[in-house]
Amino acid sequence: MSQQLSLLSAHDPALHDRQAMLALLGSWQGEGWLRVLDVALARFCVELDPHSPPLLLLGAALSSLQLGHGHVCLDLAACLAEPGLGLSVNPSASTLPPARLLQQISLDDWLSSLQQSPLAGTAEAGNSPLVLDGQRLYLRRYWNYEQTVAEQIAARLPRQQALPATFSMRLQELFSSPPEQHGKRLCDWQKVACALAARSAFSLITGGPGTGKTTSVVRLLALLQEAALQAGQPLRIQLAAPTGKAAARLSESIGAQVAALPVSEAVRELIPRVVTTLHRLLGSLPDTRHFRHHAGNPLALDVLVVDEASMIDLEMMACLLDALPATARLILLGDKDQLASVEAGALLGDLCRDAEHGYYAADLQHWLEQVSGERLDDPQLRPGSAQAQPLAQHTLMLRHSRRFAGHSGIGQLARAVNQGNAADARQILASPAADLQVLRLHGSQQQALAQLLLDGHGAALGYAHYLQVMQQQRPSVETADQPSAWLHWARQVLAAFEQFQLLCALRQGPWGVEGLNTQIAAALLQRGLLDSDQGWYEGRPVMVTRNDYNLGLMNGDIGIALCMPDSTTPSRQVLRVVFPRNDGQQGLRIVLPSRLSAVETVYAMTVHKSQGSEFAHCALLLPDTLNPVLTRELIYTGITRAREHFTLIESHPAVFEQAIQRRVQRHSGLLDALRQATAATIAAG
Ligand SMILES: Nc1ncnc2c1ncn2[C@@H]1O[C@H](COP(=O)(O)OP(=O)(O)OP(=O)(O)O)[C@@H](O)[C@H]1O
Repeated sequence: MSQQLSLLSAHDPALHDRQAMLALLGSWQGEGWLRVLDVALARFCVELDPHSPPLLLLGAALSSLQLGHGHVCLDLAACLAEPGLGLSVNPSASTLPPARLLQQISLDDWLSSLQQSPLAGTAEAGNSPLVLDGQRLYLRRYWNYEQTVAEQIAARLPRQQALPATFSMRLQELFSSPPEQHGKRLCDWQKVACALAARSAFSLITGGPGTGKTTSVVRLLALLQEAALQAGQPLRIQLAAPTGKAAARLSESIGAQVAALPVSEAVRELIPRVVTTLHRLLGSLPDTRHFRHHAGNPLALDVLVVDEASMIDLEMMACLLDALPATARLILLGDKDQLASVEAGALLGDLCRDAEHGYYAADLQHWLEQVSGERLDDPQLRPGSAQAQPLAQHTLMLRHSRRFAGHSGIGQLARAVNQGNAADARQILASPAADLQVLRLHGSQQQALAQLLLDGHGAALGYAHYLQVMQQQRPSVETADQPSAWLHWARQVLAAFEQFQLLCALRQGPWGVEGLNTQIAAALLQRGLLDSDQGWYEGRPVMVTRNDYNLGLMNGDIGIALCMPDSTTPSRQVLRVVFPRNDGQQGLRIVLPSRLSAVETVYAMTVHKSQGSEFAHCALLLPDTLNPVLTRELIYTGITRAREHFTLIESHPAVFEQAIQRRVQRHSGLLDALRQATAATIAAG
């Protein structure tokens, strides 16, 4: 710290001398403000151009840092205006070292330093490592991704799709039970979504949990396939999700919905029930960032539906759009209010920015009302136009949850949190609701916490449940040569484990995943539900942390270690880790523990990792002090993972309220790029 202060106090030589800037960046790395990677990029810039101005080096290091925080670029103006927010560091840290340097830099000076350097090329020119686009500084690769996404979406927006003459009639038939509240008929937004998506080559359907995203899209696919089949040209449809877990969940719900569709068997047969992961769809190539499918080898499909789109990062979206044939439709489903992807970008949030207010052009609104027979008179809607809000004409927000209707505590709590209404959220938690519970820890109340985590409360289960299923339903030794009995048991244990999940905001510290995992395993051991809590033991639940293509396991897949008969010598019991295959057919993958190199115990899971999953009972544990990761989106995502019961565990009540007031902010230029790309598409006719 003292070295760093001296560097700054001597009239900031870092601002005029590149070696001093490198030394300063090095000291920030020492302080933990920058990563090795960030400083290495600044050094690389000096290697490429020994005359690099100090402000370019600063820009390079901070652009790289921003990527680590999920931003696509460094927004120079935002960073200078409010270094704490602009750089995503803890706003309560008043002694932010970069702030003292940044307050001595003017935006004009920074821009002119960057403009003079060959390393920060303008948008179109060359292959410089950095791109300066207006007041945003990018690493070129990410600027390229953003441009690809913007151009590909802009190219699809004007392509209106022809609809069969019977479309409106079939729509009424498929959506025959509109939502109601207190006996009053509500607008059937699902029907409107279906109409909007049917006429577009690109559409976005957003909505909270249980608002009917899947239902709408299954019915849409039925209508499209029915018409295509009548025309003698069935559509090649694919369904995908960003993670194996999300794909498995969607496969399950789509399977049931397709089976119930009031359409002919021939149409039903041509609607896929298995959802694949985006990595599998694109064909991951091990150890590279590249995929088998790309612009030169596009996917063979006519319609692609991607669910849980909030989890798609910018790079994946660029690769996906690149591989999508120009003629194919793309329908993105997701909840815009959930946490953004772990990697850089906040695509769904960015793309759905206008969703609440609709901003439909008058002629589109008229068409939607005519075709759907619904009146779009929601007070939140605002008039718009295709010129001013081109993307809004392809976006629809579903507004009524079928799962969390009226009196549901989880639904009300999620809504209050989403609206940033902390007082209401607290009141909802305080009022008696069968599906909500608060556990307030005073000091170290290990016993109350352990009891909740092991036994749950009332009908809400805890972790003891899956271990009881494991012990009580284990097949007898006489069935050692009957694999089906053991596979059935393994499926039951996996299903029982999904009944409850503890979510943490943090990874480290006493309130983090790592500490809680140790504590829970110890408590289960003490209760006699486990034989060991060290190394590999029967009952250990693990999550895969890195894709393993050889084993067919993807990051986020969850398995449980179980003693099973050895396949070659059934009389011998061996420890294996059993994973669901996520193939929609209840298949299992059985793996030797020693082959799993990247797994971690998963009694506790971060909220980030829980995206795309749902649990009957979900408990969210908040730390006792505010932390940069604690935001409204994190709390909302945690609450909406719960299907039937939600428990909030807190040791300092104000943290919940404070977190709700803070939003995830991710800098990107996607909407500007989209605006430019749309204007260019229109100009090109
Ligand atoms: N129009 C409808 N008529 C009858 N039931 C419906 C309708 N829409 C949705 N549901 C039911 O509500 C539940 C949630 O619907 P769905 O799974 O389509 O919502 P979702 O938005 O995709 O949910 P998730 O948040 O899990 O992704 C399901 O049980 C579904 O069968």
